[in-house]
Amino acid sequence: MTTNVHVASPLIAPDAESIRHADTVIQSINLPEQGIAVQDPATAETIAHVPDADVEAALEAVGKADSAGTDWAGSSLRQRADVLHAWYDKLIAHSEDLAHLISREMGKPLAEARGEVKYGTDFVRWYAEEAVRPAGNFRDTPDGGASLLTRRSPVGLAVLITPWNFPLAMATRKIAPALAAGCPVVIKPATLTPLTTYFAVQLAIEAGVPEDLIQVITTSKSGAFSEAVLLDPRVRKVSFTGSTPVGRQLLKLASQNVLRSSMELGGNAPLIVFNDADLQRAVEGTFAAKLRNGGQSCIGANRIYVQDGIADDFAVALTERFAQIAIGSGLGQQTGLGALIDDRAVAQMQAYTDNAVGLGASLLTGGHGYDSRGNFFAPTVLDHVAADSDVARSEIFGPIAAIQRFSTEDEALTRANATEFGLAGYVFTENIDRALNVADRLETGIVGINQGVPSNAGAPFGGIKQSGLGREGSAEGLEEYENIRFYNVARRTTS
Ligand SMILES: NC(=O)c1ccc[n+]([C@@H]2O[C@H](COP(=O)([O-])OP(=O)(O)OC[C@H]3O[C@@H](n4cnc5c(N)ncnc54)[C@H](O)[C@@H]3O)[C@@H](O)[C@H]2O)c1
Ligand SMILES: N[C@@H](CC=O)C(=O)O
Repeated sequence: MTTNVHVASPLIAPDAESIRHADTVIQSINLPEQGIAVQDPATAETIAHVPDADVEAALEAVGKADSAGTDWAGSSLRQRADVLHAWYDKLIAHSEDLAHLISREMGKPLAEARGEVKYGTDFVRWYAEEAVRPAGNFRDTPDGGASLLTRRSPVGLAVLITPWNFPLAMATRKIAPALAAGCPVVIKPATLTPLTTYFAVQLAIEAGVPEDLIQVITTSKSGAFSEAVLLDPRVRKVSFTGSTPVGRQLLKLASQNVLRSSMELGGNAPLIVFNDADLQRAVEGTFAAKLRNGGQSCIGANRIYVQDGIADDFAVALTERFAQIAIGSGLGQQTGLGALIDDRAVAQMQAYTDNAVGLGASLLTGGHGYDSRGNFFAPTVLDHVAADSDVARSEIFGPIAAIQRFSTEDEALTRANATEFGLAGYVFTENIDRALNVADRLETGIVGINQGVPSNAGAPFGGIKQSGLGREGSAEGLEEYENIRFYNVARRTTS
């Protein structure tokens, strides 16, 4: 049952100067008058149009990237590093422009958009530094009859498909390692938030990245795009960030030409708070793990398991924290929680809340949308959530904290691991042995221990189980764009 309760409470309006700033950046991007409309999720205004490419245009982009790729693959490591450093400097010089643009097209508060600029640009700096440290080595065969030289070479033309939730970071996390490894790229950002990619790539070209090396394609026909492009023999790699169902479809297509595939897919993160946790630390960590990006994060805390002895205090403290948040336009002053990406997301949050309450959960705060043109939903805390509620079984992707209670460590782990997803998990305890034992038994690629935001450019981000294949960020992220080859050099004794 969906009640669609909407409340007419005051939402923070956008700041006129900030809107002007964002719109000036948009006007500086080379965009068409018509095409796919991009909307501000906080106001439902159309703020720009981007090209709606057909298959022919997508294949033309493949051709241009492929041609530019030959010289790039032959460039020295220092040349690649210098270009990436120059791109990083440009992005940093335009930090405020990027933050305003991200907030305008995606809805997150400006302070969080600034955080994304820091996070997203860190990938460019990391791979500028990593580009000059090739990972080849030299070893002998066990029988001593030969020496082995291992070498890295660029995997080839990479197709990069990104989601809407971190418009800069999801793009730089792929483009930077691809360029560092010597690969040309075709990037297809989400049509909900394509402007940041266009702007960042424009800055890359101004910084000296060869003009055709990075091709941006936006299209409303995603299926036709991937069917044509992933089957093109010039393409050697696909890197996708998005939902698990779309990832499965892309893997099927990638299997035809046996493409190297990286898949950063959906999550259903468990967050476990033990009786021996520091309450304040656990509440702040949960707040961050849940409400970063308005809950629209693949590593967002999805199922919050709290041990019986601390659960009442935890629920009260988390509720107080959620109830204090100021809601409104990401470009409003003091906004703590921005708009969700679209009206479907708001309806989904209402449906999750109603379903959970219908199955016995207590609604401690929030649980409603707003009478507004924007896509707002109140930060919500639900306690005593039944394990078979929709909110406990699905990836929420919104600002709902769904608390379940548990008694023993084994019970918490069994319930935490009872999912096909394995992206992130969190554990809060002051007992270091418990923290590490639980982290070891959590079936996830990422574990936050006593903290709610584990992501970092130097970390090998990625999932296990159906949350994905491969890693992004760190030295491992570079390997995703490299072939490992070896030369076997015969040895004979000489005197
Ligand atoms: N693991 C990670 O690093 C990570 C990061 C961010 C988001 N995500 C996941 O992404 C999902 C939310 O993002 P979303 O709603 O944009 O996901 P989505 O799978 O619907 O879309 C992701 C991107 O793929 C494109 N797309 C959709 N169908 C396609 C097709 N057939 N061929 C080519 N492209 C296609 C979309 O246009 C978009 O650009 C969540 O499940 C979230 O967990 C994962
Ligand atoms: N939250 C992720 C991206 C997925 O949403 C990150 O921290 O990189």
